[in-house]
Amino acid sequence: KVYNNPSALERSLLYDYIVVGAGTAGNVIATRLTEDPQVSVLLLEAGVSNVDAFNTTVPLLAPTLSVPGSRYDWNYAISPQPGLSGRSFPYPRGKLLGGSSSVNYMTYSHGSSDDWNRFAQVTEDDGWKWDNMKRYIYKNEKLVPPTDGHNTTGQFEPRKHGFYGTLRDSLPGFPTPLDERIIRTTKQLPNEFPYIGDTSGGDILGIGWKLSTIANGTRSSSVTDYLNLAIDRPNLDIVINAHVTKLLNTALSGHIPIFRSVQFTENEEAQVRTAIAKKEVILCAGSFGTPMILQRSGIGERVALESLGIETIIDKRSVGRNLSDHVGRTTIYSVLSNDTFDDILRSPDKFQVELSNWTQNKTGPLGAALSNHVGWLRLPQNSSIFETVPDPAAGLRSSHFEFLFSSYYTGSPIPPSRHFMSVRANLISPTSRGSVSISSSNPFANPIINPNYLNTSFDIFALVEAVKTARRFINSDSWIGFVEEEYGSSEDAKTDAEIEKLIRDTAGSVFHAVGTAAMSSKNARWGVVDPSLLVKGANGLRIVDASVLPFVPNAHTQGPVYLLAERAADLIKNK
Ligand SMILES: Cc1cc2nc3c(=O)[nH]c(=O)nc-3n(C[C@H](O)[C@H](O)[C@H](O)COP(=O)(O)OP(=O)(O)OC[C@H]3O[C@@H](n4cnc5c(N)ncnc54)[C@H](O)[C@@H]3O)c2cc1C
Repeated sequence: KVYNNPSALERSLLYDYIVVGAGTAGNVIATRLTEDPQVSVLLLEAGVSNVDAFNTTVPLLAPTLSVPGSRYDWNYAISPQPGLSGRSFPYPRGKLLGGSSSVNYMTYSHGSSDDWNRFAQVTEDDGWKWDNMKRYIYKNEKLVPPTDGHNTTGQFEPRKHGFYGTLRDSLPGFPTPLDERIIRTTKQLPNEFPYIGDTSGGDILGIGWKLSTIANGTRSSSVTDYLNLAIDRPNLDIVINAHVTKLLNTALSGHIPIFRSVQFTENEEAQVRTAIAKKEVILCAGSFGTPMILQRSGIGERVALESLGIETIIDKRSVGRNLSDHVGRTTIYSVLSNDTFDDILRSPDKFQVELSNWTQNKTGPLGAALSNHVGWLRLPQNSSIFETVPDPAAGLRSSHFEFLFSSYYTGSPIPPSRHFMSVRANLISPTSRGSVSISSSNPFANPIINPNYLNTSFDIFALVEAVKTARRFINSDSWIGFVEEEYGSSEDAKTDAEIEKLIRDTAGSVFHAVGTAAMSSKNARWGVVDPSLLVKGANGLRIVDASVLPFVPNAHTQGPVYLLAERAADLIKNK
């Protein structure tokens, strides 16, 4: 049952498990745990319901969900970034049922086999190895035919995919004029841009067709495909508009702190309620929400907590640190084609036509993925940077940068005329690390988020090379007669120094923050949770969300979070 606010909850607030955050991971956990009718779960979500959030269902409208001021977003912003010419900008996080899986851009990937093997290595837990984790793909993924029903032979390898899992995904469901040219480029320049077709299955390097969490032209998310299965179970209570303010330590003094009490409220004026978990509290509030709740509960770096007047219960410096994220730059080209999405996005009349087409049939460009292809690529082994810096990639089967190709002007506002394509180059193996911390003891105050982008010589080197490599891709013969010019003043940036300045002036986040409550081996002094995701030094408290990933993977992060949550559900059930 879904309760609209904390005061609507009548029954005694005692459950086996309390899950904080009905986002990507939280909904997997709540759904899996309540498969056992004997187990009771309270799921607390600060945001609203997804039910009337129409734009969450229409794939091409995804970017509208995160515009500043959106009621589906936390409306956070990052602090001014020295590595980005002092700029600061909004950093979206979903605030509704489904969390970021309800607002994200739906790219679906799982990371490289190296990523998972490195998680296993740093945690000294083979359970995180790729060979063990890949089974959760079959549990999570339900690959369905693309919306336009085209023949997908050669676009994916069935052995790499799940067809009977829970979350529906699909190959691109609407063709773009870029598709054929991208494939042709891989044939013309196979050494630099090998065609792999399917970049899933841990074996990611190359250019291939991109999967998205879209089924029948509609977004699938952790609420549509997981929580909706469990929503009517009598052993699950879901409360929306329930902002968790802090956890309470209920241990006797001198004993290991026990965090099985959760305080939550609708807003600053409303009554604060307290619920108790008989077994565990599971924090799934995301890479910002989770460390913020820990800090407000006295789990964090003593000096920082004391400066805010918060009593330290567990002095843990790693809480909120080690933030790593993907950062990238989009190069926009004007193109000689009327078949891009630009006209639909800038002309209300054309948009209305497509909207009624989508409403009636779920077909057409509004049900399309934001890009149809992805490329995961490495710097050459003899790059000069490796003379001074060790290769930070997760392994030799992992990338340093990624390309995404979109058939429209991805900036805002779209120019009133002409047609465009956008080529995004993202840094995938960053060495810069940032932090997130509460700014006050007020649970409703926004945090200080400092991703510390492009703060190392490797990061700026790799992104400059990525932007140059993207230009080589588009300057190949396949694009003659289609690409008009690099749009705007960016084409004036020719030297490495000029491209570096361009990147620092214009790059942005891919919104893949991880690592702020990282998992580490049982005895490691750094990190926040042990390999079973239990908070070190506490009793009854576990974390399952993007914050526990110690490195940002070779993936858009929802896929790894789904796999992580599926394994965590097994760990909890088998405890
Ligand atoms: C705009 C955008 C685009 C993205 N695009 C992609 C993409 O295309 N592909 C991809 O793979 N990844 C993408 N990502 C990233 C991906 O969606 C996230 O990494 C992933 O969903 C994180 O899952 P999570 O469970 O850690 O957190 P979330 O899904 O964000 O869940 C956290 C939940 O906790 C709730 N919460 C937080 N604090 C509290 C509190 N105090 N009390 C109660 N509830 C609380 C939140 O409201 C939210 O529902 C994107 C993210 C964004 C924001």
